[in-house]
Amino acid sequence: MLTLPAPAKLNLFLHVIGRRHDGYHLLQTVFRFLDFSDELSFELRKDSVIKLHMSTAIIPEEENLCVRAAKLLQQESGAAQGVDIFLKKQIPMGGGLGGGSSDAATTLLALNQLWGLGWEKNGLMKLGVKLGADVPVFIFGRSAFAEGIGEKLAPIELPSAWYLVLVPSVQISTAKIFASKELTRNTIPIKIPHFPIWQGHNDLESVVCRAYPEVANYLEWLKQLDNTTIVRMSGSGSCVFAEFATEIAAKAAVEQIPAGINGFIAQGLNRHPMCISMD
Ligand SMILES: C[C@@](CO)(OP(=O)(O)O)[C@H](O)COP(=O)(O)OP(=O)(O)OC[C@H]1O[C@@H](n2ccc(N)nc2=O)[C@H](O)[C@@H]1O
Ligand SMILES: Nc1ncnc2c1ncn2[C@@H]1O[C@H](COP(=O)(O)OP(=O)(O)O)[C@@H](O)[C@H]1O
Repeated sequence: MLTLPAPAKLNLFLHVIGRRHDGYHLLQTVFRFLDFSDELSFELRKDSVIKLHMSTAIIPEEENLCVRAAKLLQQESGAAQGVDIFLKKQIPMGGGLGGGSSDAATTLLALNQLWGLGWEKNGLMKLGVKLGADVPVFIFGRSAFAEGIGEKLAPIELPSAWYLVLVPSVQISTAKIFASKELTRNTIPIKIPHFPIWQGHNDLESVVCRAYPEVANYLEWLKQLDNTTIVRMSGSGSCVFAEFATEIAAKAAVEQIPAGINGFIAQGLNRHPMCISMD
């Protein structure tokens, strides 16, 4: 049995700078991993079946991104073996924290090893983007500045930071937010090496806040905290976060969360937790 983490990510900013002919949006974003993860275990099977095991079935098995990733890799590589996948979810779904994409990436990395395929990272990333625009960065394995639809990646080293993440009670469809008529799609492109992250913004934030007042209220609450360096929504929401330079400041903030609001603190990582075995 091989047990591996699938970490959450934050988009420290997310600028929409244009749109492709197929409707996908051109982005500029910074991805950062968190030490807050789902857990996946993999056990080889004697037959070619791919089977998912979860304590509570959140979505139909064949739609789960782990199963879709395993089937796609099996099909593209011609692997004859199957696998039992055991998934423990911790990352909120539809929260803009990339949990489904991270589960898919961990599945591709694990099966490349277990099935003895020997694919290079680049090949896995190209396969990954067919499952979702967010999948490649989890295979890339480093904090990154991303362009294109999120798949053109350049590594960056970010200063150490802790994050208070608030989890509104709504799940948000990424496709619906990108389809909004109100979305600003013409933010002026920036040159990342010289761009201070705190000056960035998330173009999806105002669209989400209008449709989901709970997200707007959570952001307002974070903005009144002391010692924050950034307060923003991640991806297409619903989660919002505040960045702190020290763990002490993040812990002081988490203690102030009003009853009934769900949140957690996590440390920002510059490397995917599987990175040591991936490089
Ligand atoms: C917004 C972001 C920011 O990191 O994260 P999430 O909020 O989903 O975590 C990503 O771009 C989401 O990536 P991912 O969740 O993998 O999206 P996909 O499954 O590829 O796309 C879902 C839908 O969103 C739209 N989409 C996605 C990415 C993109 N660059 N432009 C788009 O227009 C498309 O309509 C697509 O059909
Ligand atoms: N393993 C998975 N974990 C979470 N969501 C999944 C998974 N497989 C498929 N999905 C689908 O993908 C959608 C987006 O998932 P998720 O990655 O959690 O959110 P986001 O794209 O907002 O970061 C979910 O609403 C769900 O329908």
